[in-house]
Amino acid sequence: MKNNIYVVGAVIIEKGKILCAQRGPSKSLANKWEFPGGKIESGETPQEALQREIVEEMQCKVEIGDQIEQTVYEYDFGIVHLTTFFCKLIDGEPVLTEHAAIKWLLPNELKSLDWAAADIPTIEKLFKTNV
Ligand SMILES: Nc1nc2c([nH]c(=O)n2[C@H]2C[C@H](O)[C@@H](COP(=O)(O)OP(=O)(O)OP(=O)(O)O)O2)c(=O)[nH]1
Repeated sequence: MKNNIYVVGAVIIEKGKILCAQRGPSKSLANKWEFPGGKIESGETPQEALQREIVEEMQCKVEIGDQIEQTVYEYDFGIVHLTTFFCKLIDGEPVLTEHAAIKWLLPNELKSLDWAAADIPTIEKLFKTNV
């Protein structure tokens, strides 16, 4: 049986652009693009997990808004349950720490990147949304 992995992702929007982050070459889903975030730890709400991950990974603070998508995707290493949320920067600017690269893209530019499979429904929704 594969592990269920519960993950939250932040769609951080500033001046109409969305923050995209590229995974490192030696990680699972190597070089794929994703939204900053990570696994929900026991006892955390999805929002608490996202706040913690963004501070850890991006060294900034966000205000978390509405949920965008909830997807389930079975990778070879486990079943990822990904929930994404609209977020707004409230303190600091994202800093590159764990990721290989970050980019700010317009919603209609998102499909130019090679996204982790679990992210595709969020990308499709953002493509149709005015942010
Ligand atoms: N943060 C994030 N993770 C995603 C997205 N899409 C997606 O499939 N994932 C996967 C990648 C990982 O397997 C998992 C997130 O957990 P993580 O960020 O703690 O994982 P990781 O690979 O960096 O760390 P590790 O536990 O494997 O060492 O969910 C996304 O948009 N954001």
